[in-house]
Amino acid sequence: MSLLPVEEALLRVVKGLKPLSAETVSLGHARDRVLAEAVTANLTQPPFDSSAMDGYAVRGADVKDLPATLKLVGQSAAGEGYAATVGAGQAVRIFTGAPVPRGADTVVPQENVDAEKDTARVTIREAEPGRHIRPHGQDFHRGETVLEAGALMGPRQMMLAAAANTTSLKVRKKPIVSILATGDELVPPGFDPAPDQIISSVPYGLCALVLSAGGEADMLGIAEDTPDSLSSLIAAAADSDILVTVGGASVGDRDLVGQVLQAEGMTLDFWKIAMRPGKPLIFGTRGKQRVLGLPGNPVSAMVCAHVFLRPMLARMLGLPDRDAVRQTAILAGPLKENGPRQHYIRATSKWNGAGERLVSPQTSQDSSLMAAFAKADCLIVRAPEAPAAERGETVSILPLDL
Ligand SMILES: Nc1nc2c(c(=O)[nH]1)N[C@H]1C(S)=C(S)[C@@H](COP(=O)(O)OP(=O)(O)OC[C@H]3O[C@@H](n4cnc5c(N)ncnc54)[C@H](O)[C@@H]3O)O[C@H]1N2
Ligand code: MOO
Repeated sequence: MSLLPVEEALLRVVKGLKPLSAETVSLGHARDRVLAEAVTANLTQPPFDSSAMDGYAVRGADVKDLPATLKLVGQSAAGEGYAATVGAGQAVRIFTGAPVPRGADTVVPQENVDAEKDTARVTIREAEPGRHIRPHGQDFHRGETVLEAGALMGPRQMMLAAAANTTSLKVRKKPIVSILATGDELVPPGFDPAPDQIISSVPYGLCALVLSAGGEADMLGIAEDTPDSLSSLIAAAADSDILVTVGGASVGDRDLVGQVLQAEGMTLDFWKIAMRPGKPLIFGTRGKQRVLGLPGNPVSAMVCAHVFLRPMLARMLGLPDRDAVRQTAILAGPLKENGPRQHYIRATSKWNGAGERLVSPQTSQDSSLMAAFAKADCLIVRAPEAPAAERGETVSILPLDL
């Protein structure tokens, strides 16, 4: 039986997903949110012609012939301008960011001036009139769209929204992702595990991934490998946008997750795909909810989350899918020919003097190895049946750091 290709699975997983509705947040809470509505400037920036230098505001005509000795008549500081008009033969001491007084059309940097108590002697011509003045509105004008709907509010966008004197913004609601670990062997971090128990680590990785991709995580805890335990926790996630389960996806006697999800109303779309790691991935829908049943091996679960969950969240936020733009790197070591499943090979990167990314596959690709996975910074994406590749060849990669 040939397995579903990853590209086809990805199309099915994001099919029909639309940006969520909007909510209003204060500027202080807008960081990393996605704009649902454009931001319009509430004022003009700069609000006046502003000096770009510490120096002297003069009339250009007065400094045509040098040296020129001008009468120092006052000062314009940021926050406290010079109220009068600069007349012929006059200069006003001015500081960076201060309003250029009426009458002046040029700022001469102080390095070019010998100043006495009452005079400013301009000795060096720097440039034509108008120099070192930032005109009113040079950055943006009141009423102008400064940020488009769909923009991600990173540091630069936060600064601009603040500069535009915005106090609240309409942003996309965060997709809520419920995360359910499954397995009788699991105990939460902080417990002293019995000899046959292990710590449930995957939900912590998934939670971090969800948060950094702009979602909200709802940690449901650990379900035992019984239909009752699974059912009750799956039912608790009824209102979330996405339900993610971890483990119990394979073919073992205790791998009940797929069955119980269906009993709880999930319509199965696919189970098992041509992917390595991650073959036993389950996907289905439950009303408006999307359900991802991730394999339990920690690396498999996280690789599936990078490949499928991130694009789902991007769709729900109205963001472009960053991973759709394939990045490439240069192989620092050889790779064997690939088998029938798309292989996501954990790798570490170095950059050479030319700025090229050189990627070294890790020695062991076992999907249980969390320590090695934490050292990897990208996945080399190998198409099914790709031929052996030599050092120096260009390969597709999926960066792991968000
Ligand atoms: N006969 C076959 N056996 C297996 C197959 C197969 O096709 N035929 N597939 C293998 C592959 S590939 C994977 S991946 C695993 C996935 O199995 P499950 O999804 O059923 O996962 P579990 O058996 O529940 O767990 C696997 C492994 O991961 C550990 N685990 C589970 N949950 C967590 C957690 N929350 N935190 C940390 N570690 C977790 C679990 O203890 C197991 O060690 O199946 C293969 N077998
Ligand atoms: O495909 Mo499993 O997900 O290799 O470990």
